[in-house]
Amino acid sequence: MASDNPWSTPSNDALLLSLVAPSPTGVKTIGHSFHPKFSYSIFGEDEIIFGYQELEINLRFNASDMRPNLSVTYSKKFPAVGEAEPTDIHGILRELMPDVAFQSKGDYETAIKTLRKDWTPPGELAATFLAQGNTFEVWKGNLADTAVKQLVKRIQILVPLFIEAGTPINLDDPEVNQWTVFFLYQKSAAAGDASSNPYTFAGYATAYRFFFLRLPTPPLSPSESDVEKAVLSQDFDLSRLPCRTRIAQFIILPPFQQKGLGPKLYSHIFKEYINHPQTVEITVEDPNEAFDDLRDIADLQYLRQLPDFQQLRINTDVVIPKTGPAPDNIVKKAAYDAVRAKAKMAPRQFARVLEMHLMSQLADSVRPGINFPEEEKKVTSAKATREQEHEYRLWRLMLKKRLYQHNRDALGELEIPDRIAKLDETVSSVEFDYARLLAKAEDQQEKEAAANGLAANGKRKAEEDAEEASASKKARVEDA
Ligand SMILES: CC(=O)SCCNC(=O)CCNC(=O)[C@H](O)C(C)(C)COP(=O)(O)OP(=O)(O)OC[C@H]1O[C@@H](n2cnc3c(N)ncnc32)[C@H](O)[C@@H]1OP(=O)(O)O
Repeated sequence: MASDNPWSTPSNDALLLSLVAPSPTGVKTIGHSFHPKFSYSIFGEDEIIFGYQELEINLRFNASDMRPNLSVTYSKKFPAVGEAEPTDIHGILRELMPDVAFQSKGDYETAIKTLRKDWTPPGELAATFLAQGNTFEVWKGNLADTAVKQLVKRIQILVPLFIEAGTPINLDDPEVNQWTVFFLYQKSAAAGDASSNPYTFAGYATAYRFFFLRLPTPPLSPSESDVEKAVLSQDFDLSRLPCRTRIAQFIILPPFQQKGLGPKLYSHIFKEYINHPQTVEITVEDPNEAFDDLRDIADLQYLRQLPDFQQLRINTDVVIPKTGPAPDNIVKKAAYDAVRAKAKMAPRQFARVLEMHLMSQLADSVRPGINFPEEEKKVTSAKATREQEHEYRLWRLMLKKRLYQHNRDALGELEIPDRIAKLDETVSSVEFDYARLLAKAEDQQEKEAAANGLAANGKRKAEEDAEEASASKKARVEDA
């Protein structure tokens, strides 16, 4: 927020973050430096720092082990007069950062220069992938591991700086072992410069394990009652109980955003928990819009690969009744439940992604698009058949029924005609959103394919160019 007061500086402008690495002349910055998105939870609702002119708060992180270093510079400091005192920048940041961040510049540079050259991120290597010609690694560890905890302590100031309403984890919590952390690192090829470490931190995500409480439905199976007895006698490993895994904080650093790395990290974490026998459901804590998009598209791509999911169809034999409740077998329920359980998705998320997929399968003549209805008619010249219309009406009814159930309380406060109009309006806006997401998914696949030198259909680009060239040659021959 701009201010006319010469002693006030917007905190998001003053704070500058960078990744650095040791260099023969001191330290060098890797990539570009970046400002935070938010700082209200640190410097106050107005995001203003009072009491300095030409203020710069540089927060540098050693790109590999993320050792932080704070440096605050300014041309003038306001002399404290009564209650009007300059903001205590160090005091405030001490609450959020480890002591090591407040070392002198000299000590910091010596420390990062003497970091072991064979340093690797904490935890275990969980995945390696290529993106845009670079190698990335995902390292996974439990927060009870001291090396994992140390790294999280250094980086979790990023949470309030980049996630709205995000709060750092309480690292002194006795149940800290319920957290798993996934670190994303770019790994440079065998160091040309043998003095530097090949790892550059690109982002991280955390996941929390909740015990999955199932109502005891007697009689308990012998194994369940054994577990219960063992839990009561406290000699049972709690990590073996069924749980819900919730992705809580997810950050890709600005220099690494918009490269498809977020979706890759998310998909990796998702697959980890698909293969984790105790996890019954994978959820996300307070996702923002950008994360919702990322997750919808990644979940859609994941589900579309499952043969059982591909089998889920709109049952066009269903007759739409003139009155009474909407039918609940538009998609066969048993098959639906089985795929959802296998995909470990929360009910609403699974319903959304399936609706999106089924919408993409509708005929062009009825499928909602991202154009306004009038323009839509112009682009879809084919006239819909009765069957196509029927299938679309069933799809819309299924969506409407879920939205009604989800918003039952709010809709219940409206008169019936208003309720119908509101519900129709909501259905249309969800259709639009699905069309947007489907277009985005396609776009993302094309970008991904281009980055990998593949055409969107999975063929090597060179192969496709060759086919195109030979096809155009043939065309010329036929013309002659
Ligand atoms: C549970 C929670 O924590 S919610 C909070 C989520 N975290 C945050 O908001 C913190 C700050 N933001 C971030 O960390 C990141 O921006 C995230 C996690 C939201 C998204 O991660 P990213 O890696 O940037 O995702 P992605 O690369 O898909 O970026 C999205 C854009 O890049 C495009 N893109 C995707 N893949 C590629 C690619 N291979 N090449 C080029 N562009 C690509 C997408 O089409 C998309 O473009 P659009 O936004 O214009 O439609």
